[in-house]
Amino acid sequence: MPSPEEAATAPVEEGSPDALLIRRAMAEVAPVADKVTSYFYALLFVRHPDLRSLFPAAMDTQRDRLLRALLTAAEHIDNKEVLVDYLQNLGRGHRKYGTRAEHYPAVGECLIGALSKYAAGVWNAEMEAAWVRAYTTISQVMIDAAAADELRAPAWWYAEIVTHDLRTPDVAVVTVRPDQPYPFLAGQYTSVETPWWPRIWRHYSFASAPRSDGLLSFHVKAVPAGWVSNALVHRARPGDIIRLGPPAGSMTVDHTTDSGLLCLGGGTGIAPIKALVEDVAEHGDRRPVEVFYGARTDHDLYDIDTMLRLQQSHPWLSVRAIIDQQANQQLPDAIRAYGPWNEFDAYLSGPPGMIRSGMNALRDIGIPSDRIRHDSVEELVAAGS
Ligand SMILES: NC(=O)C1=CN([C@@H]2O[C@H](COP(=O)(O)OP(=O)(O)OC[C@H]3O[C@@H](n4cnc5c(N)ncnc54)[C@H](O)[C@@H]3O)[C@@H](O)[C@H]2O)C=CC1
Repeated sequence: MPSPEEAATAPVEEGSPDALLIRRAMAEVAPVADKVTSYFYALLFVRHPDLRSLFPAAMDTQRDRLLRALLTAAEHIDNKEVLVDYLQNLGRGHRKYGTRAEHYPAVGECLIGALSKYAAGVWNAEMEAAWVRAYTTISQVMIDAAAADELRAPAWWYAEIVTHDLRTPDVAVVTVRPDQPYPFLAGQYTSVETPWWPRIWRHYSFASAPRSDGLLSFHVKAVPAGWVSNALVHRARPGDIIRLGPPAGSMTVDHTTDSGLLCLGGGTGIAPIKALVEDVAEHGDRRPVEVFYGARTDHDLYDIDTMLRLQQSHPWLSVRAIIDQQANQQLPDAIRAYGPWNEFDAYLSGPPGMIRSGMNALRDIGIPSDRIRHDSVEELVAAGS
């Protein structure tokens, strides 16, 4: 028990008793996160060898994605609204891996096995009960979301590459035809698996609003050590078949308002911005849309012609290219010179560093955070490769 003086000065930890116990265990394992991860997967595959085939052959790049997602969820156990959304997506997204309801207890048992070993210093029956309760809630939301999704959508889609357009030595625009209708909203993303790296999935934003011919397109940049992106840029050809997971993401246009859209697209981050512009055009909203398209050099502005063509057809659209080398500044700094932006909703798409500094720049110029949309930075870190 802290003394009254200690209690008065110690920072008050907020949260339910379970959340506090969960966070205490997480703090304990944080310095040895790598070991927890290795041990968790070792336990899972030794105790349940049948689950091994649901994961990629080489586990190095994404081995901690499942564990990280579960820990993120546990950490936010008190924030029911955000948590349920996140977990429903996660549950739906797990259908493409072949995950079934009966797999969840095995994962839970190994999660608790790994945590109790590495948080041994603070672990007790009460803490274990808190984790069991949290995991039960988490897995039930995921299982229910997957079951509901099963009634209305396939676990994955096959899609044939119909065009492959190499725009720069390392950026390709890839257009695919899904084998079944693929409903999504402009601004969303999906996960892609190539035939060359089975069970390795990467996220890519749709580069067009839904089209009447049902085709989907993606802008892919081959990044160092990026297996999926290198395969899509340098190996994929028309006729190849890839797999797509379900659509996800909330960087979509709110058609119930007529506020302007301030859009920042960095590098291939221009892809969903182009989709948003097409979406506004289709709705005939005629609301102002101001696009800032950032690139390192003018050679990297691989989609500027498309964007300028859109600008020519739509008087409400303005497109500005910001080239780091010429402007001597990065994309988020450029918006400060324009505006005012108080009647605008902001959309950020690009590398994680750009999203972070973009958020700061937008807040500085007075756009409240609930009017700023972007994909989750954690997802993006895993997305590019
Ligand atoms: N939905 C989304 O948010 C999407 C995100 N992406 C991500 O966008 C990235 C694109 O990569 P590249 O084309 O190589 O872009 P890049 O690294 O060449 O950057 C493009 C531009 O973004 C700005 N920028 C980059 N880092 C910044 C930082 N730390 N602070 C401020 N501004 C910064 C600069 O103006 C730069 O020219 C990938 O990481 C990809 O995963 C791609 C598509 C969609």
